[in-house]
Amino acid sequence: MAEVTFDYENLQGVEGGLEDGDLDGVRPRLKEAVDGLLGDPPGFMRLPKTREYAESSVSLAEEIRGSGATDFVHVGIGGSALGPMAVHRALNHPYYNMLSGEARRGPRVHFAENTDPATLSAVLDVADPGGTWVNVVTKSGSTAETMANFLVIRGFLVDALGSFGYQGRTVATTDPEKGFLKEISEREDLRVLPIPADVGGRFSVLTPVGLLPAAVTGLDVGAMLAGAAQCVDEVQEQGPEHQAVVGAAMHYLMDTQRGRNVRVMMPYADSLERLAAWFVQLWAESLGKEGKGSTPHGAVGTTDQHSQVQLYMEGPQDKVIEIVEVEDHPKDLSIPKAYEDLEGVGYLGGHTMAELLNVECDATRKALTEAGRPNSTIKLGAVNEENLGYLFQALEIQTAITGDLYGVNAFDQPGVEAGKEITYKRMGRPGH
Ligand SMILES: O=P(O)(O)OC[C@H]1O[C@](O)(CO)[C@@H](O)[C@@H]1O
Repeated sequence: MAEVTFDYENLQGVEGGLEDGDLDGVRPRLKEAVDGLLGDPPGFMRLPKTREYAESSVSLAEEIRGSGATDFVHVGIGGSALGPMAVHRALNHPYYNMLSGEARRGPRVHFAENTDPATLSAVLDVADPGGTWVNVVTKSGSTAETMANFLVIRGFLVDALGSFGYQGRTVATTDPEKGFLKEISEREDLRVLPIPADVGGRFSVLTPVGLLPAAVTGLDVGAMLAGAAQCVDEVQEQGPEHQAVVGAAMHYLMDTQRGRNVRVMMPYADSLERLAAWFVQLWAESLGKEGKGSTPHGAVGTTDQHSQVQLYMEGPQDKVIEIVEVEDHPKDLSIPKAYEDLEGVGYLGGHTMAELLNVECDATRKALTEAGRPNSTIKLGAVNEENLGYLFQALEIQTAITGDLYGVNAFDQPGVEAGKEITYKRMGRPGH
């Protein structure tokens, strides 16, 4: 069973927070939104119970691992990269690529996301062309950043291995029905994994977009799907009372009724820093439309206590701070007793690092609450596949429902087109 809870107590009981009547006012619309989501479910709602994507991803991952692969380069951007990066950072060793032998459960993993040549050159500096696999991931099949990164890596592999060698080590993860990457995969007989047509990039972490890279590093993708399925079952049973759904109303009201249009996600675990980055795209691209939406921001506790908490405590009253707390950290270290005669240092000895982290988490929450700074908490029993799967699904559901409350389409992103168009013109793409 996944252990994930959402706690909104400090959005209601505090100065500047919500009052009971606020939530009551939005309940009928919330019910309508959940009924709509369950009655005519968008593609992402069926992913947790779809076995075929996990099966094809795991079987290809086994082939990749069995081939003695040294490097796996995941090429993609936005929704085609942020989910896989969040999973990798959350569940694999922080220095995964530096581990050797059994300690590393698969090839080294590299993400080619931005078009910064320094990053891609660095990947090519360390990847062994003799053992490199490339997974090019794009739903549309023609995102400029992704295709540019892919073309460079393709050249690197063709030079080292010849066309045949390159083809045998390349996976195209894309819309199976259309797009230029589909065409390339047919021309070059590449392995293909599908991104279903009805699942947009930022909702696609539980398709092969997220499942293949997770399986390549030996993670339990079945457990990730089971956690997400638990969330769907709960929403079906509890409807508008479900914790993630209630959160949609809370965040919507904090913005529209209380003028708090910044939502800060602040995990107290380094491993969840990329989860916040994944969430930022989900919330921003889904809701920022027609002059509506709130601005998502990622922070990390305790690190950002020493950078941003001053602003959260005493700056403009425009934020909701959402703490992500982890009960059981995967590792802990005892702090040795030393310097016991020095009161500013000696008190730490005998405690543990995880204890300090969680005490600071609680202390920040209390300080924010006492200062009239509304905050909420997402609590994970542990950072594991099941809880992460639950959380992905819960935040996607929350975002879709919040879109409904705002009256915007949470599944498109028309605002990104103008910049793309100018780029195409300047780079000489025919027809633009
Ligand atoms: O998977 P694709 O089609 O390459 O798109 C990548 C990203 O670009 C966007 O279309 C625009 O930023 C996102 O919605 C998407 O996740």
